[in-house]
Amino acid sequence: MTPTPRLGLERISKTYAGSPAVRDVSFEVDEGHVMCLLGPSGCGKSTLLRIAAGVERQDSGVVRVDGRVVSGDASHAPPEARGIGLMFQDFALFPHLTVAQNVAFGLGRSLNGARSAVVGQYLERVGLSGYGAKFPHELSGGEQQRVALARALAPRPRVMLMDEPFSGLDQRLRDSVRDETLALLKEEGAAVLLVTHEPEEALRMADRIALMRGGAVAQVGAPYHVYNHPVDRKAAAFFSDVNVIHGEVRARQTDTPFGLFLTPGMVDRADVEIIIRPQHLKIEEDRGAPPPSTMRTGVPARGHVTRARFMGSESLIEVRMDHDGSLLKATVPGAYLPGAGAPLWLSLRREHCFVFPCERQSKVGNPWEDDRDRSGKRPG
Ligand SMILES: Nc1ncnc2c1ncn2[C@@H]1O[C@H](COP(=O)(O)OP(=O)(O)OP(=O)(O)O)[C@@H](O)[C@H]1O
Repeated sequence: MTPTPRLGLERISKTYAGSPAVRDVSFEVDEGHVMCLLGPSGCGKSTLLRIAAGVERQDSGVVRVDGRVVSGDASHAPPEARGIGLMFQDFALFPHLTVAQNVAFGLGRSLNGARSAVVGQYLERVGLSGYGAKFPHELSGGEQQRVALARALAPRPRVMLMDEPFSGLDQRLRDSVRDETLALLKEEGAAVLLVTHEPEEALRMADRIALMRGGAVAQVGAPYHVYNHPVDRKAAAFFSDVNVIHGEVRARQTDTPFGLFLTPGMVDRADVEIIIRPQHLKIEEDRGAPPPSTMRTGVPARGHVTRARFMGSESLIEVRMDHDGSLLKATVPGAYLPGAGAPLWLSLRREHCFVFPCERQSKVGNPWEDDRDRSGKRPG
């Protein structure tokens, strides 16, 4: 029997003054799992989180915690009756309360013996034993955030809702606080819904990512899946720079300077885009003759370096292609800095290419031979 999801959102919609902020969103989060709501500013992430928390009410749809309806047409439980923990960006510890009193806040205001023991236990878990008598202003940003985490965890919430909780921290502190937080939440078995606009954070923390756009979920899946099987060009481009190579369908295939791509199901003269991330371009130096074509990398095409930059763990090389003057970006591990103007051969690692209908269809109305949803197809 499949366990009941800790958090369930079913067909949630919300409109502000006639503008939809969330459109028909459904998903579930299981015990010990982290779901990241990822998307650009204004796509509806925080609204959805506030609806899950109960500080906002949806126009339609149902919110469930442990299978129990906490908000629907007929009922709407307040945040404190939902068994949820909240951690927001401005985690706002109470400045006039000590660390221990802050952590105890969710357990009842006064610190009796039993509560003190729980507070001590959670301060220890976040590595702040002995900090109970200090006031928030005596702590670093990272320490304050860990107190906020202890405060959110102490009531042992079934569901933890977090809105950009780490964005106030500098990069190095953020990595450690976020990893520690995640480990703790998993140990506690809480279902976590985490809002972020940073793809790296979502890839690093999530068991599943819901990629949002315009109030709706564009794609949902495990980080590996969402990264490697994007539903469209925008979904691919949300995680990294992408190169776009244009082509036109002829007899179910598309010819490009990098070789033929199979485009079954697409009508003649449809414009297509072949998308590839910079790390999946293969670079070879020009030694007079083109390198051989292979099944994996197709036909190499020549270009000239316009710029090479050292980025630390990798180098970024921009190449102006001879065939059409387009600019392609490639990254390679380590330091590789060919001079401007150097000729190079580029080829595409086929298994990492995505072929989509061109977003601005011009010549043909519908690129598909039938009307099934074929988005996210991989090339043959
Ligand atoms: N209380 C509100 N009143 C009116 N409009 C709102 C309200 N809250 C959100 N909106 C609008 O709803 C849309 C979604 O906003 P929301 O804050 O959920 O986006 P977001 O993805 O969390 O963005 P960000 O990453 O910038 O926080 C936006 O167009 C926003 O302007």
